[in-house]
Amino acid sequence: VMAVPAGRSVVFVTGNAKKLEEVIQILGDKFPYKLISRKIDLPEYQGEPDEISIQKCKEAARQADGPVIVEDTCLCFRALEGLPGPYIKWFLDKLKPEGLYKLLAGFEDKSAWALCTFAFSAGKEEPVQLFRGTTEGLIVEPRGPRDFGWDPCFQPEGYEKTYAELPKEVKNTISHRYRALAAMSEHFSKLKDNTAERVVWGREGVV
Ligand SMILES: O=c1nc[nH]c2c1ncn2[C@H]1C[C@H](O)[C@@H](COP(=O)(O)OP(=O)(O)OP(=O)(O)O)O1
Ligand SMILES: [Mg+2]
Repeated sequence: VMAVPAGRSVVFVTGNAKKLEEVIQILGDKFPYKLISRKIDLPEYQGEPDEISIQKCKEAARQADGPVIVEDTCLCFRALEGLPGPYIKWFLDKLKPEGLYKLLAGFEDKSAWALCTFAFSAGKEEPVQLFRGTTEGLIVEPRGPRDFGWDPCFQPEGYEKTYAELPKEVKNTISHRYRALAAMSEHFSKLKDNTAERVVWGREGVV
């Protein structure tokens, strides 16, 4: 049921170029289907992370009319019972990494977890399958380059540097996104026989 029809590629739908960059770096050729990226700004749904990823994936499958993958990322503060969670995009937009740090000023507990959920569907009438990855950390005063979201204020557990300060190769072996992709790759590798095509990345339908 969850397999990709022979000869079809999978479209990774995202509006976020930095996300796509990391997915390409992490997956390399470790994914048994041909992947193509498509830039579509999907709606920001509300609700629990699983439900949001399912809705997002169904909408992507409808628009792409074929096999799709989407990803949704949450940043969850323990002191705030998991908020901002899936609403982190709007919090980051308005508050910037400084404001996210200040949000916890009244709390001793600065711990947080980053949650990444990949959602796959083989087509618009097909079910959605989820693959999750979590990385624990602390919300700190922002440090490091500002080129990707809330990276400057998230310090993963066991490290003295923020995601933004860590070399990309390090972030990409411990991150929420890495862990979710590992789960997804493992699943598809089991499904596919060893005649699997190698991954070829293309953009906007061009391979
Ligand atoms: O590893 C990350 N390190 C730092 N920041 C990150 C990361 N991953 C996502 N982010 C940001 C982007 C967006 O502000 C929010 C998630 O929202 P989210 O809806 O998943 O992303 P998005 O709307 O930018 O792209 P998409 O078109 O795939 O939904 O956290
Ligand atoms: Mg989004």
